Amino acid sequence: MIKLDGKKVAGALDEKMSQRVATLEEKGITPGIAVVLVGDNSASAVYVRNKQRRAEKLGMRSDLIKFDADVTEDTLLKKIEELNNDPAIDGFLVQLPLPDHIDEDRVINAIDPKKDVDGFAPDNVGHLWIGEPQTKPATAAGILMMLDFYDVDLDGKNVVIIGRSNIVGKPVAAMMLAKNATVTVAHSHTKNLKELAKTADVLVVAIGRAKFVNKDYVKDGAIVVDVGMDRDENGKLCGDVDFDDVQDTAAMMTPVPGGVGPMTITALMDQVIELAEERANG
Ligand SMILES: Nc1nc(=O)c2c([nH]1)NC[C@@H]1CN(c3ccc(C(=O)N[C@@H](CCC(=O)O)C(=O)O)cc3)C=[N+]21
Repeated sequence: MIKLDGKKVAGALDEKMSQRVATLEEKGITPGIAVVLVGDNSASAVYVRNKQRRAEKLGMRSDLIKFDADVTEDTLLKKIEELNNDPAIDGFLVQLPLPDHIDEDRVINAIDPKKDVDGFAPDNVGHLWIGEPQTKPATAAGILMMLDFYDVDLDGKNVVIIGRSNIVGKPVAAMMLAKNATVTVAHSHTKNLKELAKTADVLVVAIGRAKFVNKDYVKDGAIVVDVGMDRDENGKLCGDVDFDDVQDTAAMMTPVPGGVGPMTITALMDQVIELAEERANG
């Protein structure tokens, strides 16, 4: 089994990205990202910490804007308006999930689509599905970057994605479809999930349940991509896939941590640098 080593790939791609940042710096431009965090969610906290670290490594500006869980929707919307109009910020995102008293759709709709580095705004979702992407959701983009790095050709492959979220499942489906894969999106109402998953040449798992997928779900020689950020019975970070159980069945597989997570951040930073390059070129 070949381990799809997101940490290694991210490290390799960082070099080129640092160069792009240096080139922008010569033109007096620092790529700037802002992250809005409301309350405390453990997956978000890991993400925020690693993003700050990577931005620093690449020489980018990264602002963290923190609100308590009881912040009003109005306060949040005002901050978004500010970020929409801040010329030093090329892109920003609001960490999800948001507390229940805040209307997530309203918040996402308030973000200027041009600065929507998450690619969650309806405009960008539309662009993605018609095959003319603008900003792309970072996790999906990171997965595609990683598979590309390992020369995985998706053309004609049977892909099964378990999970239909707007953040992961749907954008992965759109992007793999654009690579000519045959894509099936499974979810909690799917019948005979094990049998279906076993038809997959590429199995993408994004359901948020610790070690849910074992070798009964995996075809011999399949490629398994684990998007989970869960905690096991000992509170240790783990994925949606039981790595130890699946490792002798899969041909290639991402670990957690060190798989999709670092690639998500690579894709996000790549997006921000690209927006800064657009700013530099007027
Ligand atoms: N608007 C929004 N967009 C998101 O993309 C988004 C979000 N909200 N909310 C939270 C989730 C979670 N997420 C992670 C990304 C990378 C790691 C990551 O760096 N993982 C490391 C963890 C390593 C360590 O333990 O520090 C790894 O997998 O190796 C974690 C979590 C993005 N999300």
